[in-house]
Amino acid sequence: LQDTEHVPVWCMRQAGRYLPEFRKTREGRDFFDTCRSPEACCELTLQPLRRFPFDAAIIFSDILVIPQALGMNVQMVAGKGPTFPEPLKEPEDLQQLQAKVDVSKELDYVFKAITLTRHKIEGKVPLIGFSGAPWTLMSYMIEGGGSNTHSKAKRWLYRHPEASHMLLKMLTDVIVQYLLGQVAAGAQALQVFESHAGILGPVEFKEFSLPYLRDIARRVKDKLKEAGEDIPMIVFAKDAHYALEDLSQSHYEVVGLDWTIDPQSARERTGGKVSLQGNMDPCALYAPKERISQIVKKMLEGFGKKGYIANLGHGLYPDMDPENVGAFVDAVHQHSKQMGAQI
Ligand SMILES: Cc1c2[nH]c(c1CCC(=O)O)Cc1[nH]c(c(CCC(=O)O)c1C)Cc1[nH]c(c(CCC(=O)O)c1C)Cc1[nH]c(c(CCC(=O)O)c1C)C2
Repeated sequence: LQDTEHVPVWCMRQAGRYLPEFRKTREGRDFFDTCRSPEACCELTLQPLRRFPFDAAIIFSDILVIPQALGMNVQMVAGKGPTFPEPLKEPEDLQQLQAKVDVSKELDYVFKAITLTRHKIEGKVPLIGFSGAPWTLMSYMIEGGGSNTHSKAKRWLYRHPEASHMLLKMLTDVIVQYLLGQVAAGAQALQVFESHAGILGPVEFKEFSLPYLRDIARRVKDKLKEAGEDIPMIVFAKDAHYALEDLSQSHYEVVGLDWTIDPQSARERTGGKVSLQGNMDPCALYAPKERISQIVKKMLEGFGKKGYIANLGHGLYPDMDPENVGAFVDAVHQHSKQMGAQI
């Protein structure tokens, strides 16, 4: 990553319901219909940039567009979140999935949204594309929605390991095509969300998540390299602190961190092999602005200025005060400028 005067900062879910203008644009429209409108996605992506001096944009979309592309029905139910009326129950249900997905056709609307947004940003900040990681998507496809225990999906790992690998492989192939399509459409960095890593232990993570995360980065990078291209890739495996060493050697330039790891030990454990991103507890945004500023200062001192992207340890919540988000961004810029040059 390049040296910058201040530490770059963006927030997961920076386009979201905490912004009144987001709620207004989304009003009365189905969530996935919104995702299928390039104009709406572009508008929602740009909204947080009009308010705050973020250093990156992330395309408005959702990780669950991939299960949809595989032929599954996914609804966003108000007050409940994503819901699959017919989740996968047993390995034979895999036969109902689309074996050969034409990503350029099925997910064309995301690519259009990226191209439109990239033009509208006019080079002011880079545009990040993203995908859910295989295990996280698999867990939604089996659970049929959010879950505390993920026990239905984990049951597959223990009872049907072969079918699990088949599904994970199928998802990986689609994700690789999807991410390459996003780069071709104009994405300038890619983040892979393994949001449900924390529900796995180190052994299961090594078998059912890590190999696929690695495969995705390696295949995307190899393909880009053939065309003389290269873009930074970020892996965010939430609550996978047990895997930090492995994640720092997985072909990703950046490892995103949740707030359960302290910055200094994350630096030590990743040994300068990668840049780090994160990791303020989103709930710290409920604190008064002065307190946010202190927390940010400490976080910056822990990570150091070099090879660091400031962010939260997970997404913003809908009841957060936009003013405090602004205070977070300003604190990152201000404190990091004052820190001066650092090794
Ligand atoms: C704003 C939003 C999104 N998705 C959902 C919402 C809220 C609903 C609404 O607006 O109506 C439903 C929406 N979509 C999902 C959920 C989580 C449900 C659950 O509890 O399991 C909800 C409420 C599933 C989802 N979707 C996503 C993840 C991975 C990140 C994470 O760990 O939070 C996950 C797990 C990715 C995602 N989703 C979204 C983005 C946009 C870009 C940005 O960050 O600004 C991104 C990157 C957009």
